[in-house]
Amino acid sequence: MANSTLQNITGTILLAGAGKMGGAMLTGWLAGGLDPRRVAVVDPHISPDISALAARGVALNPDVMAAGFVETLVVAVKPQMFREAGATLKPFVSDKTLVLSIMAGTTIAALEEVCGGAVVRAMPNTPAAIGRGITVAVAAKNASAAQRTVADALLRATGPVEWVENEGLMDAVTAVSGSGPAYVFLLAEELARAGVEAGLPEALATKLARETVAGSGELLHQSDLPSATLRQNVTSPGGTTAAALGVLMGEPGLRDLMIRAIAAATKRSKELAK
Ligand SMILES: NC(=O)C1=CN([C@@H]2O[C@H](COP(=O)(O)OP(=O)(O)OC[C@H]3O[C@@H](n4cnc5c(N)ncnc54)[C@H](OP(=O)(O)O)[C@@H]3O)[C@@H](O)[C@H]2O)C=CC1
Ligand SMILES: O=C(O)[C@@H]1CCC=N1
Repeated sequence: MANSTLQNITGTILLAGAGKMGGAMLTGWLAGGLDPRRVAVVDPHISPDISALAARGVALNPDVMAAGFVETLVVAVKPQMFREAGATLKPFVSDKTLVLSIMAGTTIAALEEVCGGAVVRAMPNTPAAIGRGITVAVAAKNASAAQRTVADALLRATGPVEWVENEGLMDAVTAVSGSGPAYVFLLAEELARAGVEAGLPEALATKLARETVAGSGELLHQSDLPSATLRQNVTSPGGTTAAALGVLMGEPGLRDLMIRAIAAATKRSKELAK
């Protein structure tokens, strides 16, 4: 869907790292009406999908001297690569550059130290690829209202954006929504595996699990009811669902596992900051 703020963005947007997440965001920007001639991509291994965008005007691996300062730098390399990549990105950054990072763990302070500019730290997730992501963002104090608006438009092209004031929340955000799609996909895998264990042919079990997860996600998306009510609507008293939930909601159950999983991801996000 066309996004008027995206269409009104002026200046160059340099995307550093056009992998799974950076590539999904670029797709969202172009779908939202961002002029492809405003975008340059730096990535040592440009995928065929991104290469194809050159025909629409996206600049690929532009010469640093020729490109000069950019208005917006989007950093989507792995956190472990950031210090090395940052040195090559710094020539693009002036005091007036918006530096929008989606890297897990990497703090505003680290971004300011390595790149400079006015930093917005964000955490999207991969449903962004179909415009159904959710992003949380936090801005550094020196990011202007106009820069926050540009960051919001770039992030909102892939789904809703929640702004927070407290950067300390970003590790838990990363654990819940950044990594969250992986937990849901694992649920689909394990539901299928359990179906095979219960006697279903593998292809049927895989289809049933996939459609059940996707359909339940869509119901959750479209319904105003709380998740717990949607769950209760499936659960007939004394029926099959109650029998399964007795296991999943038992002690230990999914609650304990999820608390441990989110704690592990939060801890890892903090470690990536070091
Ligand atoms: N995947 C996800 O679900 C999410 C990821 N993120 C964050 O997004 C970032 C990217 O993750 P993801 O897309 O999964 O990773 P990918 O590995 O798919 O993408 C990273 C890309 O950056 C490239 N790259 C490496 N070094 C440089 C450099 N010096 N300059 C420019 N590009 C470089 C990589 O090339 P090469 O492969 O050759 O190294 C790769 O193409 C991470 O910081 C991650 O924390 C945030 C939210 C969700
Ligand atoms: O696994 C990771 O570190 C990244 C950040 C959130 C999702 N993927």
